[in-house]
Amino acid sequence: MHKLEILLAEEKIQAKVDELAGRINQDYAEKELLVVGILRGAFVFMADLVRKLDVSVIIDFVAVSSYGDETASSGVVRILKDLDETITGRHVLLVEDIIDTGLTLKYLYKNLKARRPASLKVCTLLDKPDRRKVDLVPDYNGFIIPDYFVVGYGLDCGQRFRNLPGIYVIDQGSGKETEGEEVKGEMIHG
Ligand SMILES: O=P(O)(O)OC[C@H]1O[C@H](OP(=O)(O)OP(=O)(O)O)[C@H](O)[C@@H]1O
Ligand code: HPA
Repeated sequence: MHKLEILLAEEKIQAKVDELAGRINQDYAEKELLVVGILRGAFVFMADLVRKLDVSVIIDFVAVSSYGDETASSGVVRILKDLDETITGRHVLLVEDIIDTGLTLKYLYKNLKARRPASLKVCTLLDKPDRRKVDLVPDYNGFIIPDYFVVGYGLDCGQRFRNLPGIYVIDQGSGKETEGEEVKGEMIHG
């Protein structure tokens, strides 16, 4: 059992998704955008984001294996499900739920860049820069958060909690499951 403390309420997340979508709509006006979600965590954010885009949108997904201790140092990430679309000459937006060490995105960015898209940008809802192991700055960034392990809105702990509409800090060692109202930590908006 886990204790959950609210970090970002549903309304706050939705307002941020609106804001990010507004910027993307402006930046890609008159263009067609291939939005690529990184499974599984990005599925909720991506579903909300694309419904607020009014540019021409095509969606695709990529699934990667999470690196273990062995690969963490090398940054090698295995692609479990590659894109169905060809991206050469197209405008691609990679969508993540969270950037932590940055290893997943760094690898994917390099891999996709080699396929020569017309442009390649990164959009993340959450960014934990304190944990970064590689140099990576997202083009669109929802919230910069402290080094908490968070769940909800697509993010999991042991595959659970992805369905929660808000984002919570999880206490992985506690005995009781609650959903407190306290906002933990100072939020810095990206
Ligand atoms: O910046 P990093 O340290 O690479 O961490 C970020 C990645 O970790 C999580 O995925 P995870 O591997 O847990 O898989 P999931 O998306 O299926 O939850 C998250 O969704 C990112 O893809
Ligand atoms: O805080 C997190 N929560 C869930 N998955 C994650 N993957 C990297 N960081 C996190």
